[in-house]
Amino acid sequence: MAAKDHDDCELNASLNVNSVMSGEGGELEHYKASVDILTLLTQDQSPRIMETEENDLMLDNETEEELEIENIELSPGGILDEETIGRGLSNLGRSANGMHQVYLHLTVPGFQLIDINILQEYTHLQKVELPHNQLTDLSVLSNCPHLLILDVSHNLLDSVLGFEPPKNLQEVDLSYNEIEVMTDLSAHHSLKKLNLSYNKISEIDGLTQCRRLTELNLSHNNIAKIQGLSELPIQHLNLSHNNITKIENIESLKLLRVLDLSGNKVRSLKGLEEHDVLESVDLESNEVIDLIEIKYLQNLRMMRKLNLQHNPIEELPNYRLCILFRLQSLTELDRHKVEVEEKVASKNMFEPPPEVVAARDHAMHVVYSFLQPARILESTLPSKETPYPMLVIVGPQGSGKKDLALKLVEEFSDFFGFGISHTTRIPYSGEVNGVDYHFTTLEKFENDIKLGKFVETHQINGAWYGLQMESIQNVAREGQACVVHMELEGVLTLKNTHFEPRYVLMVPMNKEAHEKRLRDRGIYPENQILDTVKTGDVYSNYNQNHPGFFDMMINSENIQEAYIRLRQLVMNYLGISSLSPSTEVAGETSSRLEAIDHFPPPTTTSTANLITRSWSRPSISETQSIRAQQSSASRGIVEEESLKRRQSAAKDVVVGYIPPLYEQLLEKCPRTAPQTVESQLGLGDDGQRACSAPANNIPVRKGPPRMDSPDSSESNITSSHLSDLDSATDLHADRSPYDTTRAVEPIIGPLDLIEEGYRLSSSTRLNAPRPPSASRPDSQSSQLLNRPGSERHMVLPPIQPVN
Ligand SMILES: Nc1ncnc2c1ncn2[C@@H]1O[C@H](COP(=O)(O)OP(=O)(O)OP(=O)(O)O)[C@@H](O)[C@H]1O
Repeated sequence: MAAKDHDDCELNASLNVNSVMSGEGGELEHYKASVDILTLLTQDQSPRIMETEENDLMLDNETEEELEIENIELSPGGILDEETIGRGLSNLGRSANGMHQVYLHLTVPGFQLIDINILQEYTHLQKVELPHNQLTDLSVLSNCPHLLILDVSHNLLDSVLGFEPPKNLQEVDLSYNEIEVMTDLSAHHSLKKLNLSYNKISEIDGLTQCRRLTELNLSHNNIAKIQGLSELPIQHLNLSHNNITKIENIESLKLLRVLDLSGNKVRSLKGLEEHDVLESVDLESNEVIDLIEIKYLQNLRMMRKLNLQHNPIEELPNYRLCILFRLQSLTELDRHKVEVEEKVASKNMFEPPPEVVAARDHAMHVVYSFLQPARILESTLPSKETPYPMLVIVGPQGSGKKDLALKLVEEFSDFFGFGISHTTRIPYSGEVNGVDYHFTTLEKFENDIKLGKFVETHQINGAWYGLQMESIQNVAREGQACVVHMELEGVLTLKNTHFEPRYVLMVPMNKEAHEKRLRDRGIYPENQILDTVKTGDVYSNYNQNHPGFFDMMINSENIQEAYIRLRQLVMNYLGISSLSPSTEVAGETSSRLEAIDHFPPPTTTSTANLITRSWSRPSISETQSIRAQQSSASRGIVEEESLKRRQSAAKDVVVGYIPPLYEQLLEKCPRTAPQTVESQLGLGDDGQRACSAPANNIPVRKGPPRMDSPDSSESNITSSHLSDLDSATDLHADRSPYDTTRAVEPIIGPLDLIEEGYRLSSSTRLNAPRPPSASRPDSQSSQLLNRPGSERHMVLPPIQPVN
């Protein structure tokens, strides 16, 4: 260790000698004086102890000398002397003219200096650091033409750079001084960084000619107004801890990247909006109160850091998520790193994508329906091979969906029934409760949600819309396919359910026509009309970005033509090819579909054609099954795969497993179901029901549907045990005021069933699970025929897209 120190000492000494040799005239002596001092400074200053036996615990002679030197008073009386300079010199390098080796840096902190005139001889200095002294005058620095960096912080200076400017002075630290007034710094045109923090400045001045100033620190002063900075290339501006109330006069600071205004009295962020490269804004401890202020930062794409800690705005609910939602580019907010999860949460909170809305909607309805007594709805029971046929007409408000749907149902009444949605909006003129919608109150609507009645709900322009399972069931019981209309969000929810409808997208491609249609109705406010017209694009884009999501798209710009296309589609779907629609229907529609919202009664031509079609033909013919395959091929790959997965999952659950508890339980309680009551009353086919087969058995009823029992699933076919359970538990569910269709059924409480189930569960029979396929015939045809009401109408095949 000692040896190394000696080596270092020699090295430093030789360097100093070199510098002395190369010094100029008067500097020679100064450098000479500095040799020993500097050499010693580099050594370990602690007294060293010799470790030899003879000189045990003796102080090294060398150390004594060092201590002696240490006792020399440096810069007595605050006058900078050579010895002090010698200690503070560093960074040997070439002089500005490249001719000499000289020390370029001088650092003399904390010597109570008041006089530094000796520096006039040190003309080579490029960096002078004299912090923590008592300097009041810097005029001597006029003799340092090569000065680049000056640190005179923590002194008693009362003026800014009061000396002849070295032409290259770039960085000046004048913080912690007594400066009250900023003088003209136009001579310091090379100035890049100026620190004037912790002074007594009340007005920004004298900087207009500092055309290279990139960093300005004026924090902890008395500045009340931002000014005098126009057109400067400032990138970092620190005005923290002043009395600033307004962000102003900085529009021209186009290069501003970092702005610190913490500790001021700023209320509004107005004034920041035009700083395209602004990355960081610190507004901690200000008076920002309103979230709306964030709009001034919203277009700043480079914004990465924002600090609004200790502002009233912080108290607002969801403050952080709200800011993150509006400023998606932030990586740090209030000194905390922004996590990806937070960004997603903010998006989902304030602008959830339709998929998220739909997923929430679906989850809500599933949970609420689970809370109700178990119900299995036979008419629309999910089945892999023959999903309950539904047609959903999708599109923005005012695209004529409802009228098209009603017209379709009217014309093809043998095939389709209208799934009537519920809504909390008031009826428009001409609308009939229970025909166009079930008009209901918000309270009732919410109550129905809690009772798990809805399949999907969606809020549009302040009104709620929703489709209840009962509405679909009402159609399904008639053996008809269900036609409904809804917006995209409703579709997304429906896609989460077991239903597999066909979706026809209706979009008025001509915006003017759409707008005119909405205007002509005379019921929508202006802003709603404009918003609705815009949503047309949302639908078109969604269709483009999600190939296969909709089965077909129809331009509903001209409602008559749209109906012709829809009609054609449906006829193809139903296999009614004999009708030549193009001429006939075009002729009809031109006269009868003049007004978009007013369809005349159906013509006899088309109805006659439908009536005379053969019902005995198999519901899925060979050609149709080919079409079905083509249809599935027309789906997008992703959707097809997703469908397969869902189908297989549903099959695993539904086909492969029927809880033995229910099986046993229901076998024990056959007489609780409405069918049994009917048979007791002599209304049903008792013999068939006694051996009540599972849901997929072939129906036995041959006659027409009974008018006194609207639920044809109950009266027309042999019901399964599952439907018995449904009916029994359903008795305790809150009835919809619109539900006038259900027959009075004997009451048996779910508790009775459960008790019976427990009793039976001790039986060994429960241990034998039912073979997965036992109850479900493999034959596709038998399943197709087994839909409720399907002995009257064949179950409809999948819709084929029309080209
Ligand atoms: N159950 C539902 N779920 C989601 N959206 C629905 C539902 N029922 C109706 N809607 C949709 O709500 C929107 C507003 O309904 P409204 O009856 O005011 O429409 P409209 O102006 O008549 O539209 P259109 O002319 O397309 O039928 C329509 O786009 C309609 O399709």
